[in-house]
Amino acid sequence: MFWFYVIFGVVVFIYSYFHYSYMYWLELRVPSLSPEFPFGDMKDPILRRQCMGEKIKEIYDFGTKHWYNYIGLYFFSRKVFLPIDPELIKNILVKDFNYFSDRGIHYDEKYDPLSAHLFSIAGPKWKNLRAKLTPAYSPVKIKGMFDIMYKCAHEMMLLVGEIAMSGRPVDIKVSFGFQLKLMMRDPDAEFRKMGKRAFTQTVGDLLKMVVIRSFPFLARLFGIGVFPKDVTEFFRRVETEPGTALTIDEAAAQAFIFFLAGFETTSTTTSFALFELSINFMYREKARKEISAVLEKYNGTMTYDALMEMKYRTVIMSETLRKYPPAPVFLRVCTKRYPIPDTDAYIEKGQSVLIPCYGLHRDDRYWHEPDIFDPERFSEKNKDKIVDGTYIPFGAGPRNCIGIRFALVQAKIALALFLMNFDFDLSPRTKLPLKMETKGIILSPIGGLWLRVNPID
Ligand code: HEM
Repeated sequence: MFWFYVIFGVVVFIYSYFHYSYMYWLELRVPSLSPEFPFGDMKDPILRRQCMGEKIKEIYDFGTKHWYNYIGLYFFSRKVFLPIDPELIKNILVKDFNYFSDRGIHYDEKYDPLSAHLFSIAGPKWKNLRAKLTPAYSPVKIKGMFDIMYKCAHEMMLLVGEIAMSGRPVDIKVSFGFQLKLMMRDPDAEFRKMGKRAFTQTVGDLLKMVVIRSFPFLARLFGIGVFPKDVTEFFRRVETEPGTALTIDEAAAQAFIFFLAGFETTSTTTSFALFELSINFMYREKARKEISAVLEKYNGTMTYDALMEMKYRTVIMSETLRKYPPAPVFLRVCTKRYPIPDTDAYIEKGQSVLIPCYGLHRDDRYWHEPDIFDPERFSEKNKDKIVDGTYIPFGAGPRNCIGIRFALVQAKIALALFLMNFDFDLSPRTKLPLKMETKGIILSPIGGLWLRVNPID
C-alpha cells in the first residue's frame, strides 16, 4: 500500500507539473496549441509517426492561416518559441544575434568529448573556434580542394556506371564527399554506419537527452553521452592518426561535426536535385546545354573556374534547397531576456527558439505555387523578387553554416558529372508521393530515391 501511495503521489506531481507548465504561453498571451500530456505539441514526432520538420511546418501553416507572427510550443514540458514572421526571424538570426548566439545544445568536453563541436559549443569558446575554422572554408581553400572533390565525384560516377550497366536501378542518395570509395563499394563500411547512427534518433536517444538535460549528474554517473559510445570511440580512433595539431578530443569533435554536417545534407540535396531533374525534362536539358557550352570554352576539362561559370546549376541547387531544405528546422537559445520588437511580449532567457526553415520555404505568401519545382525563381531576372528572410537553407547571421561553399561546390560537381555521363528517369521503386523519414533530423525520403540510369555513349 505504501508504494501505491508513493507511485500515485509521483504521478500526480508529474501530471500537475506538466499541467502547470502548459499554462505558460496562455498566461503570456502568446498564441499556442492544445498540448497533450506528456508529449506537449510533439506527440507524433516523439512517437516517430511524423517527421519533425513536417510537424513544425504544419504548425507554421496553422500560424500563417491565423496571421500569427509567432507561436508558443511545448516539447514535453519544455517551452519553445516558434517565430513565423520573416522580419522577426531575421532579427533573431542576424540583427539581435547577441541575444541568440547559442543553440542550447548539451555538450561536455570532459565526459563526452565528441559533443563539444562547433555546432554545439557556446559563448566565447564558439566565437574563438569559429574564427579559427572559418579560413578553412575560404574560396581559395575550396578551390584548392577542387581536384580531390572532383576525383571523389569521378569515382562515384564509375560506381554508378557499374550499377547502371548491370541494369539495376540506382539509389542516388549517396554521399561522395568523404571516403566515398569506401562507402559506395561497401555500404556497411564503418564510416557510413557511424554517420548514419549519429544522425538517427531512436526513442532511447530521446530518453537519454531528457536525462542529460534534466539530471546531468546522473548522466555523468552512468556515463550517458549525447552520442552512442561506439560512435565516440570510432571518431577518437580516427583522430589518433599522427599529425593533428589540436588535442585528440578537440580534433575528433570537429572532424565528427564536419563529417556529420556534410554527410547527409549534401548527399540528400544532390539526390533531390536529380530526382526533380528526372521528372522535369526541360530543366535537365537546359542544365546539360549549359554544361556543354561551358566545357567547350574550357577545352572539355572540368575546372573550378568552369564550374563557377555554370550558373544554371547554381539555380537548380538553390531551388532544390528551397523545396527540400536538409535542415527543415534549426535551433537557437535565448541568452538574455529579449523584448519582441513592436510588442510588449518577451522571449525569456534560456528559452529555445525553433527557426521554421521548411515552413518559410513552402509558404505561398512568399513563393508562387511553392510545391512546384521551378528553378526560374532564382534566375537573374527573378531573384530580386525573393522576399528578404524567406530563404534560409544554410541559416543566417554569424552562426550560419560554415560549410556553404564546400557543400555547393561538392553538390555542383556531382550534378555536372551525373548530367554529363548519364541519362536517367525515375525508377518505379521510388515511392510517390515522397514520404519523409521520421527517425532522423535531416529531411530525407523514406526508402531512398531510385533512378533508372543509362550511361551516355
Ligand atoms: C547542403 C548542405 C548543407 C546544408 C543545407 C547545411 C545547413 C546548415 C544549417 C541550416 C545550419 C544551422 C545554421 C544556423 O543555425 O543559422 C548549419 C550549421 C553548420 N554546418 Fe552546415 N549545411 C550543409 C553542409 C555543411 C557542410 C558540407 C559542412 C562542413 C564541411 C557543414 C558544417 C556546418 C557546421 C560546422 C555548422 C555549425 C556552425 C556554427 O555553429 O558555427 N555544413 N548547416
